[in-house]
Amino acid sequence: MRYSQYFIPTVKETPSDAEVISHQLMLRGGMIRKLAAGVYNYLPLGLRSIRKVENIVREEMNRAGAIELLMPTVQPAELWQESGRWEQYGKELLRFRDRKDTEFCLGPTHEEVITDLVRREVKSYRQLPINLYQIQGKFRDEIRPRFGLMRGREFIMKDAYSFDVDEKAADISYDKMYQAYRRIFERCGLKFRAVEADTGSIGGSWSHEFMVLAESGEDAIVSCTACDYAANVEKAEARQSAVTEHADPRDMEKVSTPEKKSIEEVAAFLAIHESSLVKTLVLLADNEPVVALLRGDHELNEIKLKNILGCDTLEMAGEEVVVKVTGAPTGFAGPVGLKAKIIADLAVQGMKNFVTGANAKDLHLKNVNLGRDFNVTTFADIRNVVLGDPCPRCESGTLEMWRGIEVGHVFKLGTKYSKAMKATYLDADGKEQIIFMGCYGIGIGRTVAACIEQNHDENGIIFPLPIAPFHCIISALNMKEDVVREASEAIYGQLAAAGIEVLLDDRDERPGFKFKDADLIGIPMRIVVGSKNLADGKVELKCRRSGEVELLSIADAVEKVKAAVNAAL
Ligand SMILES: O=C(C[C@@H]1CCCCN1)Cn1cnc2cc(Cl)c(F)cc2c1=O
Ligand SMILES: [Mg+2]
Repeated sequence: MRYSQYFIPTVKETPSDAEVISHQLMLRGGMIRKLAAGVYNYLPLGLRSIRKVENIVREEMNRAGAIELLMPTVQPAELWQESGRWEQYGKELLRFRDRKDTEFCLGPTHEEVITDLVRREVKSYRQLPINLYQIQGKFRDEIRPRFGLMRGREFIMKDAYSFDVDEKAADISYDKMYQAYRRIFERCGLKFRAVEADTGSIGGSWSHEFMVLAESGEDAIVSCTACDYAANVEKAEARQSAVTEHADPRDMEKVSTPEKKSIEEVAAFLAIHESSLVKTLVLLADNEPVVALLRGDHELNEIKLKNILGCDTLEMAGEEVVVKVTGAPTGFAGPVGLKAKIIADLAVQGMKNFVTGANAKDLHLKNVNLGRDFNVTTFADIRNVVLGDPCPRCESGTLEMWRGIEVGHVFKLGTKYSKAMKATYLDADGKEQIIFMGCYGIGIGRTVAACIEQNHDENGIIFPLPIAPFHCIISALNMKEDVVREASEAIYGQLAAAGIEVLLDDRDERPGFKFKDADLIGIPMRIVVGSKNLADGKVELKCRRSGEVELLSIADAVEKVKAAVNAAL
């Protein structure tokens, strides 16, 4: 490909509305252009990377025995009404009517469509297991699309769905996908972790997210220093701290804490550590008040609490509810004398003589003790784990914290959709059985963006070779000079003949301008062809990642590029 005849509209300045580096570099590198909020054009360079990720995904899905098909983007409302999700989702599900006034939605995911297809076509256990997948555009009307392809409204997803005779077989399908995902992200050259994850709204029993490690990641994950346990903080288990304070219960007493509301303020005012306080939070679970107790230095994990309560909605109560439930303004709530349902975190169980709100303005209580002064409805793990917590799976490890970008998510779905939509099969005895499902997603565009988040420097992108738009760029310093033009064409021809994806920068631009573009778009290898070095029969080969520069003969440079590409693919 010749740069002068291609379409790579690079931009020098950083766009103001791009907050994360991958968004900035994909705009500046001429890879994407916004059409509307969260809706992007994939320009030629961006599309080449997108297609490379898709092809790696496709190869590994096929290797795992999955079969590719393509479902429509437009989905009839009636399927979603059958599964019960038409009412479950709000404005994120983009709905519309056709000319006959029939209701449709733009597909955000395809459980209903694939289950409808399978219930019509699969009748016997002999047709199972089957794993069907597609690589296709999805639409989710996010309230705040941002970060470029990281959180778009229209995006390309690989979504796969497995169908099995029973849970045991479904576990095998799940594991095949889990292993395929590991191969996919390894082949993309990414540093990632598979972490235990909450299944969220999709239902199902178990799931893993594949996280690309990057400081800009929206997700917080933990991993154990000693074993291979890793989990999204939303799900990571806080093992009950065996520590129980062995202090004799002292008499409870009121203590004036004028205008001291937050844990920090009360702890400082009373000159005690936050872990000697119990914070009392008032929430509404399906609009019913519920009180959560946590040690002062711990944070509530609302997903854990929601899963324990089994409620549909859970949110922090407003001031008026706090006053109604506790009799005091926010900041002075405590468990003593409360009539509400109290869920206490496991860490509260071992606490003695602690401080809590007195359910009265400007008042707290000291030397409060469980059992004597109040009772708890349920003890449960409802807190976020913190750095250094003991690993819940092994005896010696502790938890480390990372930021991650979710690029894949695999779910054990069980029978949620097959039951609702009657997707069954006849077993060997002719008995009708419900199909067990799994579903498996990868964000294609998000994988490219996450790769850039993890692979860049101050000059631009540093693409891992497997998903780079091109393998090598030839920066010809002056194509008007015969020697430079002939050498550049020769190198281009030899590399292209060897199947190397090479971009020849033949533009009539100054060397520095070409070098900046080459660094910005992140092509892994660059060959500089200039008359000075050519006089010695040399060209310059630069590795984008290491910055290493070598003066080599044309033959050696070509061989080195070929070797590097063959080693990386
Ligand atoms: O999509 C999944 C689960 C898996 C992920 C992998 C591929 C198959 N689906 C979860 N999810 C996320 N956002 C959604 C947004 C809307 Cl508007 C919706 F209607 C449904 C969903 C929804 O179901
Ligand atoms: Mg997910």
